[in-house]
Amino acid sequence: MAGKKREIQLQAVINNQSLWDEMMQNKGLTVIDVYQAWCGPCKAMQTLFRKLKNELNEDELLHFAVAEADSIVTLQPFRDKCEPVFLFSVNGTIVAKIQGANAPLVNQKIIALVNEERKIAAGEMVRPQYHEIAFVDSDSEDAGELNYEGVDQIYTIVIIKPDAVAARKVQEIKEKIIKAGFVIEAEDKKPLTEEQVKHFYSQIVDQPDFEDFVSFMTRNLSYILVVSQAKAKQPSWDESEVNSETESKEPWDEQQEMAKPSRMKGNLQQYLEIQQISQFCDVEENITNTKFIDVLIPDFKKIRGIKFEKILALLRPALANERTEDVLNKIQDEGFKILLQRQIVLSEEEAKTLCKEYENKDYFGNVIENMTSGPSLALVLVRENGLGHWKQLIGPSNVEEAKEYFPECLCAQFAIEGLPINQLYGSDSLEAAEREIQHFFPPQHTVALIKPHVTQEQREDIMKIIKETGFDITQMKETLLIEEEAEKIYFKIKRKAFYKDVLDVLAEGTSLVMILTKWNAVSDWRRLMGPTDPEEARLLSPDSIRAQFGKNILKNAVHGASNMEEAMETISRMFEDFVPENLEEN
Ligand SMILES: Nc1ncnc2c1ncn2[C@@H]1O[C@H](COP(=O)(O)OP(=O)(O)OP(=O)(O)O)[C@@H](O)[C@H]1O
Repeated sequence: MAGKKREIQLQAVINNQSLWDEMMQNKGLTVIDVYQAWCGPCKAMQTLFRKLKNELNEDELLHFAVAEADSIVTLQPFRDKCEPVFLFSVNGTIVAKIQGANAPLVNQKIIALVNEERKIAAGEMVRPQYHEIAFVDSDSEDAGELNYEGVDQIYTIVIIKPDAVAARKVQEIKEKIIKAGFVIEAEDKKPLTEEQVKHFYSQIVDQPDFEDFVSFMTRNLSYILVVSQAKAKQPSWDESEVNSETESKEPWDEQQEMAKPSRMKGNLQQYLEIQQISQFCDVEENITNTKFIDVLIPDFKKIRGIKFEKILALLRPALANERTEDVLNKIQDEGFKILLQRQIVLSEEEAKTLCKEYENKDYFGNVIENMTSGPSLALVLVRENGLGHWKQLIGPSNVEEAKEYFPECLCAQFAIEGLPINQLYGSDSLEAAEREIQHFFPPQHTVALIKPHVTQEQREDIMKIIKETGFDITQMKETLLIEEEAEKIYFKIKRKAFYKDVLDVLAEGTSLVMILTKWNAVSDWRRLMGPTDPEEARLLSPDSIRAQFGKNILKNAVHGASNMEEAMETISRMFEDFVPENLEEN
């Protein structure tokens, strides 16, 4: 009897519009189970609600209700639903909707919203501006759009803050997040726009130093990660499995306990705190509405889950000498983008490392001799699932086997008479790829400047081109280049007649100064900029940045160091704390 009484008190029964309107006056969170007359409220979920009510112990902030869809005008859109719908009302605004008895998702949502209410009540955060969700039927929505709360994928956004990006903490943080069982669905390194900062940090917009914070975030590089949790088999939330009197035996709890040793479940913020890296990141968890993510990563829906992988590929000398063009066409036809390429005569040591798989063969000596006999062509290729695709494309290491079983593969197609080995090499793993790319294409730094006349939109376009060309924007700062600051960049033209005009153009507004990093960065950046005079650029190099964004010889959009010495000199003057990494003369 006592159990039954508790159950009645747990959820307010809302069976007409005026009771609904009254309920909307509740302070804090109200979780409403919207049900159909023919099936009644969700019994299984009541067990979860009771557990949360006990655990959270929040009579003022947390309320539960059941509402019959048919009897309330507001709930008309749910009349024909054949599964329960849970609505989450905060201070009278419906802020979320979950379709189906998805206990883990409902559990997470309640905990997150109650925690938010607690923080607001304690004055630790300001109430966010809620957007009432639409009561549309998610079955009739575009199936490709995951806009509403009916999805079972929950995302977390991690913003690695500019000071941590500058201190090169990104890799370490990413590795820790992956190790804990989270999946990086999308990532981007960029300065946030004002709109993005206000969107992500909506809870602190009223703080007095928020404007300074916006300026800091928009002038420096942040690293944005969208992560999800690797999916675990979720327990059924079947009433028959649940003993409501012995709450410690809940199946979901048990499964969570069992899952803990192999992967970190739940709160990423907590995990980052334990790892002592939370000070470098700001985290927003439990995001089920991808529109929130779209503001930060606009093409998120397109790139979600796609793994672009970089690998090192090599055409051995005999093939590089005879049929490079055919091979490159084939590689591109297979969807690979050639990011970098160079000819290189391998040393004996390099050849031995790359031909390790043949070291026990009697022809190993011949292979090494052949490998060092002339230039090989090294390539950095990128493609979705690049590693697996490349392995499949090149085929087995042995020519006979390739010809017999995989005649379409590159090993068979591009075999060289008298040589039993695959004429193409590819990295064996992503770790090997990173190592090999670093070895054959050692990174170089250059300095780049986007001039003041370039609009914000054009700046973003230029940065996109820079990234697509394979540059890493390693450091960035927005600054007004006047007097000594301008001289730090333009010291070599100080005595030219046009120096004063250059200074006048720079004084018109702030410039964006960047350190760009990639193999051959100095000359590749100059090539990407194009000729100094935009008129000439439009004629000779129409795809170049100056051709696209330059107005005249002074307002020619961008600047770059002319050589390695100038690049290093400028970097050390502009970015005093920057320590170059793996700097190679290439
Ligand atoms: N003849 C000129 N008349 C007016 N301005 C010029 C002239 N030549 C160069 N400039 C300006 O001075 C800047 C620096 O000149 P510099 O000779 O270093 O050009 P650059 O090496 O071709 O290009 P940058 O150094 O900008 O990458 C140029 O970007 C351009 O805006």
